[in-house]
Amino acid sequence: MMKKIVFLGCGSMGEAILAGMLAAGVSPLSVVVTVRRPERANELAIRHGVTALASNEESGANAQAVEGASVVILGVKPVGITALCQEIAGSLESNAVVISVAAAVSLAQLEGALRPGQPVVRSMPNTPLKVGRGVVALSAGSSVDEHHLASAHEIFDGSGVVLDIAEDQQNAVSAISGSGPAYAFYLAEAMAAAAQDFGLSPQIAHVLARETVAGAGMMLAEPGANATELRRAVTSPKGTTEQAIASFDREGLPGIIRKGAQAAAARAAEITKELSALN
Ligand SMILES: NC(=O)C1=CN([C@@H]2O[C@H](COP(=O)(O)OP(=O)(O)OC[C@H]3O[C@@H](n4cnc5c(N)ncnc54)[C@H](OP(=O)(O)O)[C@@H]3O)[C@@H](O)[C@H]2O)C=CC1
Ligand SMILES: O=C(O)[C@@H]1CCC=N1
Repeated sequence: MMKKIVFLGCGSMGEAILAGMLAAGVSPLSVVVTVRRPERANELAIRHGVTALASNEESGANAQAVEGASVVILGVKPVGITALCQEIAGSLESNAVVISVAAAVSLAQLEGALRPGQPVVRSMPNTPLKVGRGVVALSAGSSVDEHHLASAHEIFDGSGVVLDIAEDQQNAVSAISGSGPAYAFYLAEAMAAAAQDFGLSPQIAHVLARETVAGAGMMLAEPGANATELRRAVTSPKGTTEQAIASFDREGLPGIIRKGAQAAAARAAEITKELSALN
């Protein structure tokens, strides 16, 4: 029998996981998705062939959706997680694995809002799971056995690299790979702006930046690739790239990136505290 997989909340992150999982061969017939807006539910049903329901507090659709599920993925914003857990707690199979993708929501907060003994996994995925090049870090809760953890791995295995990490490393992972796709897109935006400064048209600037960042990403994705070696291969001695890299170093770009990642991790710690104060 097919395992029932449920997504509660399916926006940017949930849909990336869903698309990656379906592309890796999971049947859409085994998947039920809930979201808030009926038009979003229709969109997901049409695009992916899954059962998609609109759920609000009164509808009970989240609780109904998790009945008989083996794996339940919580894909809502951090602030909505506790209420969602409370909404579904009584309807979950005792053996169902609940996977949260929410940044900054701790295993203790998740376990505290579900029934005692419910297997819970805290995860930090990223949106490139959508194209089979994601990375996700998992931290198992206190009631997770090897079978539960294997079920969590199975969700992501076909669409990226799956790592098991200690929970106290989750905020760091979030600041690097969780938010990281945005850093790469930001680089592409900045390159396009630089191209326009040279007088290139917005269209040409966009193509140059997009294809360069995407192509560089594909090279980096090749087996055995190393960022430093790939950079050096572009940087001819006494050539042009060398001047750009020297300027980046002088301006402190590595430090700027480090500070940005630290700000992201600090925000995660702050959200954890805000959520504790709320509950
Ligand atoms: N975006 C990213 O790159 C990453 C996000 N995350 C985490 O993923 C989570 C979701 O973020 P993201 O996808 O960006 O956010 P989105 O706002 O894009 O998605 C949230 C989804 O939750 C739905 N929703 C809200 N409340 C409920 C509810 N009570 N029942 C069912 N569905 C509900 C929304 O429905 P509707 O569409 O109808 O509004 C929407 O589909 C966050 O906790 C975030 O920390 C983690 C790693 C990376
Ligand atoms: O910005 C956020 O809070 C989420 C978590 C990591 C990526 N997006």
